[in-house]
Amino acid sequence: MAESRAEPGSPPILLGVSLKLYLDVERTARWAHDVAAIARSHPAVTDGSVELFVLPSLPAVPLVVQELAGTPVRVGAQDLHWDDRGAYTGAVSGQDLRTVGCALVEVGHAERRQIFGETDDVIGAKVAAAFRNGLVPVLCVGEHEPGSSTDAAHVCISQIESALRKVQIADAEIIIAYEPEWAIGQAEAASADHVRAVAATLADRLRQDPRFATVRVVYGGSAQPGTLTDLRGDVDGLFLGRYAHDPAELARIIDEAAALR
Ligand SMILES: O=C[C@H](O)COP(=O)(O)O
Repeated sequence: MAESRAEPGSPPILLGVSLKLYLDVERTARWAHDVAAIARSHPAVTDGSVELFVLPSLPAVPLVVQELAGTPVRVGAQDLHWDDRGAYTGAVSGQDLRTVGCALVEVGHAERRQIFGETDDVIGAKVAAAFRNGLVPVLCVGEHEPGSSTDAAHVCISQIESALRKVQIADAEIIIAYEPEWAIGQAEAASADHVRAVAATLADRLRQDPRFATVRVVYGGSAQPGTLTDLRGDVDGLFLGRYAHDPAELARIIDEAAALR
């Protein structure tokens, strides 16, 4: 299984990729093969200063785990069910995700909230299921409409408090993906000033709680080459979508992250 190589006291820049439902299994396997080659050869990845995780569609998870074996890249899933077993046709157990090699699981993406009607209660139960199964939650939060960074942070903090209210684990690893809904699937990311202000407020709020002292906040929403540089290191990393479909673009973003360290 892949393992993280982050050095204590020197936090890596975290780059996550969700493939959503964009790539079929065959193309996902080729993509993972290329990403594995990058991960094995890029000094910033091999020395742990840039940390990668990838979230393929569910049927591709075992192939991606296989492709990335022996690299530091962690693999996860895009969703899980709140119970591990039972009469839940079509649902996916966190226990099974762990068994097939997942280290993380995404919870609460805007598309899950909007298209699949997931409520804050459902998201909270899924975060609990992630922790119960030793999966690092990648908790997605974000405001619906463009507006002030103060209002956006308020919405996100409410989503975070609801999602984490049942978590009892001290110093748990958790990744918050700040994704303004209006910036997802666009040509450009949200403005750096907006993201910086919201991410700083979220990090401050979370670090007041000893349970979440090591939380990391990454930005997602049309993130692409240039976004991390624009943010000048004021987030812990990026959560990438379409702009990581080309492994060469992902390599460019890793180069940027390495230059910021
Ligand atoms: O999960 C990833 C985010 O929703 C960003 O996707 P995007 O970069 O394709 O907008």
